[in-house]
Amino acid sequence: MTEERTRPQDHGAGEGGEHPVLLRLTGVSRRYGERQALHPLDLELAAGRCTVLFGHNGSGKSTLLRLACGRDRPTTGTALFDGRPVDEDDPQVRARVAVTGDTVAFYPDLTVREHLELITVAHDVADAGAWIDQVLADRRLAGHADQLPSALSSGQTQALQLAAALVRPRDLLVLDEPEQRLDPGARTRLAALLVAEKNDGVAVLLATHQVELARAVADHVLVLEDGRIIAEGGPDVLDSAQEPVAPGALGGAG
Ligand SMILES: Nc1ncnc2c1ncn2[C@@H]1O[C@H](COP(=O)(O)OP(=O)(O)OP(=O)(O)O)[C@@H](O)[C@H]1O
Repeated sequence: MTEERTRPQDHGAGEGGEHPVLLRLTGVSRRYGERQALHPLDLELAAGRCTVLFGHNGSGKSTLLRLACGRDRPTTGTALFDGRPVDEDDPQVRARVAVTGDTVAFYPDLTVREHLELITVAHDVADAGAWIDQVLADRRLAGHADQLPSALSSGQTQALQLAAALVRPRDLLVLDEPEQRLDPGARTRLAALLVAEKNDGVAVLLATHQVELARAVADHVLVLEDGRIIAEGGPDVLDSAQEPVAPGALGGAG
């Protein structure tokens, strides 16, 4: 399944058929008090490539994502985006790194469309109206454009979180379990979308519990357990990774 789409703006990542490294984590770890949430690890992610983080609840996926997008600072090591320390307060990082996760809050008195308009204004997107219409249609939200977030179902709320990342420019897209609460059709469209992102030269960092989604988009897989990498490699790594993962954690994959 393919998805007709273009990006609102292209910063040029992945041009020339190359895959330059955009994200480079070196020896990053994160400790919360006595809890070592993430042991030191290295990760490189290039334009047009997707790395999938896989592992049990509490294995460290979200912790790693927060370090990768500059929402949190590593206890040790360095996290660089295009050679700059990843810091969400850095306007250049903020302009190029789009994040969708589990903690997106919406304004209760702004409609779905108004949320997306706000984001396009903040990111100076040209022709935003047409672009927003396309993203709303792709995410099956066109019929809900004038509704408040409180009127959305949980799956539609998840779709809006994704839409919020898609109406803005990005060279790195960081997603924390975006498949949650999506129906099978929406999950299939999500997989197609992430493949399209890679084809556009976007670097994709995805934490997921869904094997099918991981297989569809991953170039590289990291399996985490208790904050350590226990397996790493191509999508085939998922074959052995499925065994120890509790069936309920796979999000109905299969
Ligand atoms: N702010 C925090 N303070 C203390 N401990 C934390 C904090 N955030 C995460 N942790 C701990 O770090 C470990 C890793 O958590 P993390 O959220 O990264 O796991 P995860 O793999 O994303 O899990 P899930 O699949 O449930 O989303 C867990 O043991 C968690 O309790």
